[in-house]
This record gives sequence, structure tokens and C-alpha cells, in this order.
Amino acid sequence: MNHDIFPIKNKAIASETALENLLSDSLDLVQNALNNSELSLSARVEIALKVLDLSGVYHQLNRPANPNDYPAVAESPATDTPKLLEANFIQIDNFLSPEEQAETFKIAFQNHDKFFPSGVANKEENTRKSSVLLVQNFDEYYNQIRHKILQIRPKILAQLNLPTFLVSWVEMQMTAHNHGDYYYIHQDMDGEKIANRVLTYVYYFYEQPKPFYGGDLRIYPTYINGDSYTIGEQFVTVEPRHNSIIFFDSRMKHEVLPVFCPSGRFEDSRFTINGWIHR
Ligand SMILES: O=C(O)CCC(=O)C(=O)O
Ligand SMILES: [Fe+2]
Repeated sequence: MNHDIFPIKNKAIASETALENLLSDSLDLVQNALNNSELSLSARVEIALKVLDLSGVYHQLNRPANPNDYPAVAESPATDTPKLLEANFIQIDNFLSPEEQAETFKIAFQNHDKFFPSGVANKEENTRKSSVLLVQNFDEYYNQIRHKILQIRPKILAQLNLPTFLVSWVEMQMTAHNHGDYYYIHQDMDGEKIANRVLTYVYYFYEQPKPFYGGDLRIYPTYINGDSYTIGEQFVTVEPRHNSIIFFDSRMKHEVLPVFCPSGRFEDSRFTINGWIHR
């Protein structure tokens, strides 16, 4: 008889019980929080939305009319009637507090020598010209910004009429566009490694008075036909306002128009903290 099997079994039962206790405690905590009138209504709504999100109920409520519409679009076979994503975005002004803005500039300026020329996965050269700072250089700050972004995510998804989804990762980087920099028409989820990008965000910051011209972001109506994405003509223009953040559907084609920065100083660049919320 193999006696070894019992300790393993007992251990498994013990961890199952521990997990059940944890779940039960967590449920009690959530229940209490929902009924706690000392918490603000928005805090309680945030908790309720999280619960609905995790349970899948919220997801069902927000699904588009055709359940096959999204997110399986890219894998579906080509049809004669492409689906149109209207050019659309949300812009929120005054996103960061003065202290947070100061920290943002500090990170950009102190890491000047760590910015490197940007590239594009699987794309020809000349698609893009700018500099990038990897998130590894601002770990703590990453968590702070990530939290702020995730907090407003439900509202953004509702306003963009997008279904909610479970977040696997918030990707983040810092960029600087200086004189002559640009990013030609592209799509952010075009590639195997980045296919799970759902929502694009771009936070803009730069010195005052504005030390550059140009650099507007154009977002194009995007036709989806099977795996093929093409653009329509009626683009919308985003003015990259200092201390504003924008959000848009990562399937949408867009471009950064050339930046003119007469001084050519790094500190006078059009800066962003930008990235993608992955499902
Ligand atoms: O800087 C911007 O306005 C957008 C940047 C962008 O499209 C990207 O990094 O993929
Ligand atoms: Fe992009």
C-alpha cells in the first residue's frame, strides 16, 4: 500500500479548504463594501462593476447585437460587406495632477539618454520616426498610471460602445516626437504578439508655451473585411493637448502627422505616455 498518497491528498484538501475560506471572506468583504454607506457611491459602483465584470454578466450586457462581431472579427472569412468602425475617440483633459505632471516630466528628462529610436514590428523602415523609453525605466510610476487608466476603463468602454473584457496586461511606454518625427498610417494590433491589444491610450505632455507645431493625430474610419483592414476618408483629428489622455479602439487605423520643433531640443518634444490595454 502506498502511504505517500495520503499526505498529498490531505494537503490538497487543506488548500481547497483554505481557498474556500478565502473566497468566502472575499465575498463577505465585497458584500460589506457594497452596503457600506461610508464609501462613496462611485467607489461602490466601481466595486459592483468589477463583480459584474468578473461574473461575465456585464460582458453579456455590453455585447454588440451580433455576438460574432467582436472580438473574432480578424479570423472570420472575407465577406462582401465589410464592417465599418467609425472614426471615434474619447479625450479627457487635465488627466494628471500638478504633482503627477512634475513626476512625468522628471522621468522623461532624467532618462533622456535611455530613449532610443523607435521601430515597428514586421514593417518597412520609414513608417515611423520618434524615440521610445521602455517601461522598465519607470516601474513605480507605471503602477500609478495603470491604476488611473483601469479606473476609468469601464466609462471609456461604455462611451466608445465597446464590450467590456478581462484585462490581461496594460502595456506602457513613453515616446518623444521631435523635429521631423511622425508615425505613418498604422494599426496597433497588427501582428501576432500584439493581436490582443483592445484599447489604445495616449497621454500627451509637453512644455508650455507649446514648443512645437504639428503632431496632430488622425484617426480614420476603418473597414474590416475578414483579416483585411482598409481606411475610409472622413478622418477625425485629435489635437494632442497637454495633460490630456485619449482612448480609441486599437483596430482603428491612425497616424501622427509630422512634428516641427524649431529648437530641436529634446525637452521641447511632443511627449506621450502611451500603450494598450490587452485582453
Ligand atoms: O503619439 C500619438 O499620438 C499616437 C502614437 C501611436 O499611434 C502609437 O504609438 O502607436
Ligand atoms: Fe498607434
